[in-house]
Amino acid sequence: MPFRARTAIFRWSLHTVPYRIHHHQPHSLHSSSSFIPHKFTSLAQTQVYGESVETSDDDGFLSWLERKAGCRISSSLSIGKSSYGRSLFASKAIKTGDCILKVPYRVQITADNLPAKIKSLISEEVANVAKLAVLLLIERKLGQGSQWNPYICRLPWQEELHNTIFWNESELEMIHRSSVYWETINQKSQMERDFLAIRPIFECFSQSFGDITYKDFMYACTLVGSRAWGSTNGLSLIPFADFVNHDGNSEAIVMSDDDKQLSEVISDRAYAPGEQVLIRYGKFSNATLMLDFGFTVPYNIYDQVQIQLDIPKHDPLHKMKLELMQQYFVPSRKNAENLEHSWNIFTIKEVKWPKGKGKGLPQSLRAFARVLSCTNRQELDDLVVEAAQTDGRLGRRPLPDVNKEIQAHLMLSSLIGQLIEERSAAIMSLEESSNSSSFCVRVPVRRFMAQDLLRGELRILNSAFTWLENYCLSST
Ligand SMILES: C[S@@+](CC[C@H](N)C(=O)[O-])C[C@H]1O[C@@H](n2cnc3c(N)ncnc32)[C@H](O)[C@@H]1O
Repeated sequence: MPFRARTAIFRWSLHTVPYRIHHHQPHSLHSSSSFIPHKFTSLAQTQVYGESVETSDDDGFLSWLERKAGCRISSSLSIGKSSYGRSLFASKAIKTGDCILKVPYRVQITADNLPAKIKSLISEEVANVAKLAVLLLIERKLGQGSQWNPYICRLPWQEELHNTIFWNESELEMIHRSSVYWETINQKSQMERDFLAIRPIFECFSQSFGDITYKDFMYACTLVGSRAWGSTNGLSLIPFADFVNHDGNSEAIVMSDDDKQLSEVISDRAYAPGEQVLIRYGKFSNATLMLDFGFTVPYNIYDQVQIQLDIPKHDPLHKMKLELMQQYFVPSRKNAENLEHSWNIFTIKEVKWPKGKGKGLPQSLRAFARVLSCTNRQELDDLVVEAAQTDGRLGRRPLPDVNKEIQAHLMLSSLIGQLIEERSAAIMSLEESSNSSSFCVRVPVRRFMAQDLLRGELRILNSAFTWLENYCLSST
């Protein structure tokens, strides 16, 4: 499941672990540390262990898929609805270590299922997500005539999706302080490019498939991004497995076994009958969850913040610093994909031990601040000499002049302080607007997501600020 970028990384890429048993990661285009209680809808509910599970014609889905696969897929799960949409529930007691579902590759949907005449027309440059989206659109158009119809007709409608790509301008304004804002813009541009590459094919087959619009394509890409997994089998939609919802604290993940040609989930805990079964899609921050999956969690241990540092234009050493930064601050490969200036963008995570134990702020960010704080050529030359004499990296050691070292870190805390103020103001304005009523269900949902995102970012910035304060104090 996937799309993504900081101020821009477009993640149509897969996150696959190359073992014999592959951990699937939802092809990324939320969970709290405390378990979130799930609400259930009211249709045909049965009381089981104090929780209510909706039973519906979804029961017929599993038997349809098992007939198609020619084998048992799950004897311990049933489909129902929770506040997270369609969900899987324990239909009997599940023990830790039980295999709760096995979906053979032959009933998974990959771009290989595209009709040959269409596949041959799609350029290699088109992302796999987009190829799979084309397949979904074709199957949807076929309606009852599609061999995948029981699956396709159970996928959520566009109106149910809250991925930021569907947010209007005023909704996006709520998160314009966060890198998700730019990631959303980038994701849209990438999708537009893919649509332009694919449109001529839709036009060729318009008699069979009718008119397919950019909006249809966006919707299909988002479905794929939020529910396909990457493995050696390619990017695959895994019917039934993709009805399971996410808990960032769960240790259960979708894995694939190439020898047995199937994907499976092993339970990481015991479940009583009727309990919703959850897995972890990945170690995703709220930024990723809202961009690629259309939801957030109130407290996300994987949250992070992107910080951009610039060399002031008026700095007399601007040119020399720029050259050094470009030479020494090589962006990670992941960032390099899309960020034009990614050498000056840093990711910070929550600093767990603000008083100094464990990891503090990223070394690369602190090194960058040390370079920025240099006020003459000699200081910069000294850093270059030191890099050559040590591990080749610039500014990794504290500056010999303690005052300069403190100054570099004060500069960082001033920047972070500013980001804290911006986030705090944005959160306050969201809290104020949450008192105004809305006729539309969508708006409060998205406002909650924006609040989760910004509160998580604020928590991280505060931890970084405290760490910097302690560092400066202990250096004096
Ligand atoms: C792989 S699908 C899971 C099945 C989905 N609920 C459905 O109705 O088909 C992923 C989607 O489920 C929803 N979802 C999963 N985990 C969630 C959670 N912890 N909180 C809110 N929504 C969640 C999001 O809409 C997400 O994009």
